[in-house]
Amino acid sequence: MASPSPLSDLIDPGAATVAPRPAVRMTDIRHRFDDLIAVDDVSLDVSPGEVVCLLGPSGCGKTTLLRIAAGLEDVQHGRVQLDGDLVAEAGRRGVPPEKRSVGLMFQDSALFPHLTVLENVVFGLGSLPLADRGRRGHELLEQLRMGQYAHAYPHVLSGGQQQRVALARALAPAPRLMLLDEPFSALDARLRDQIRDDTLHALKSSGAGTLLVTHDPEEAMFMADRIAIMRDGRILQIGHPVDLYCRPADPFVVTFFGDVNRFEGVVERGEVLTPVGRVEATGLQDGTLAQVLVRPEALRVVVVGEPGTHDRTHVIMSRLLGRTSLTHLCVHDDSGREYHLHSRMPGVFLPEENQPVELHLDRSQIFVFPAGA
Ligand SMILES: Nc1ncnc2c1ncn2[C@@H]1O[C@H](COP(=O)(O)OP(=O)(O)OP(=O)(O)O)[C@@H](O)[C@H]1O
Repeated sequence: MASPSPLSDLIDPGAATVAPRPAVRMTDIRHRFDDLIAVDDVSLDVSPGEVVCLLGPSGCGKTTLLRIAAGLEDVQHGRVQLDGDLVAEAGRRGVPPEKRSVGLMFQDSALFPHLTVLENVVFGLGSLPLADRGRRGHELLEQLRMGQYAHAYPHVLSGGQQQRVALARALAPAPRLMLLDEPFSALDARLRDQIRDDTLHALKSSGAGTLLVTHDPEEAMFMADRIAIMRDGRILQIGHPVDLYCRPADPFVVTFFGDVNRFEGVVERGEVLTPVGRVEATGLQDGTLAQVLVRPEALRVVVVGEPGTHDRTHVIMSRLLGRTSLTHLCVHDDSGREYHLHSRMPGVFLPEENQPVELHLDRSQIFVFPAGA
C-alpha cells in the first residue's frame, strides 16, 4: 500500500511565498491646505480582509487621508495603489473615485430619498442582469437585518437602519476597498454597539480591505485588526490593538486610550520613585527626568482597617461606572505631598469615604518615558 503523501506535498511553494497585494497601499503621502500640513509623510497598507482604523483627535488628518485613498482629494505628494494598480500619483491625473472599486460610507448615510431601500442598495450594480441585482441586494439586506424594509423609503427608517442600508449599498458592487468615515458617530450608544458588530461581520465576510476613521479608541479596538494612531498629520504608531495598548511607543498613545495618573521623577539606579512605589525605567539613563503614566487599572485597591482610621492612603469617593468602578484616592509621597489618583477595578467595588487602603501595582499598565516626550 502506498504511504500517504506528506502534508507538505499539498502546499504550493509558489503560493506560500506570494503575499496578497494590499487592497490599498499609500506611499509617502503629504497633503497641504494652504499653510496647513494636514497629512505629513504617511505610508500605509491595508491587506484584503483586514480592518485598519485611523484613530486620532479632531483635525489630525484622518479624513484627508481617507479622501485621498478614495480619489476625492488629489495626491499632492506620494502615490496610491489599489490591489497593486497605481491609481494616483503626484503630478498625474488619478483614476476618478467611481472607477476605483471603492465602497464609501460616511457619518451621514446620504441615501437617495426617492428610491426604495432595495433600489438604493442596487444603485451601483447597473452592469449586472436585473435578477442578479435583486438577488445581491436582498442577500446584503438580509445579512444586515434589513430584509423586511426592502421596499420601504429611507425617510421611514431610523438613523441606524439608514446606516445599515448605506453599508449594504457600499458593499453591493463587491469593492476591493471599503472606506468608512465615522460611520457610527451620529448613533446613540446602544444602537451603535449593535451596528458596529453587524458592520464588522459584514466587512469580514466581504473580504474587502477596510480603512475606518474614528476618534473613539474603544470603537477602534472593537473594529480593528490594526490601529494607526495619528497626531498632527503623522502616524505615531501602527499595530495590533494589544501592541498600542500594552506597548505604547509614545505618551500620547497611552493618554489617547483613556485617563492616566501622571508623575515625574529622576531615574536612579534604573528606577523612578513615585507616590505609588518604585517603577522600573527601562531604557532611560540614571539622572534622566522621567514621566510615569499609570493607568487607573494598574492601581489595585486593597481595603485595610476601618473607615475613619486612615493614615496615608485612603478613599476620597467611589463610583460605579457599569462594568468597572472608579475609586478616587488620596495618596502621599515620602515628603508628605498629596496626590489625587484614580483606580479602576472590575465590577462593583465601592469602598467608603476615608477607608484606608493599600495599592498593589499591575506593572504591565505602567509606562515610563522621558519627561517632555
Ligand atoms: N478642504 C479643506 N480646506 C482647508 N483645510 C482643511 C480642509 N479639509 C481639512 N482641512 C484641515 O486639515 C486638517 C485635517 O483635517 P481632517 O478633516 O483630515 O482631520 P480629521 O482628523 O479627520 O478631523 P475630524 O475628526 O474633525 O474630521 C484640519 O486642520 C482641517 O481643518
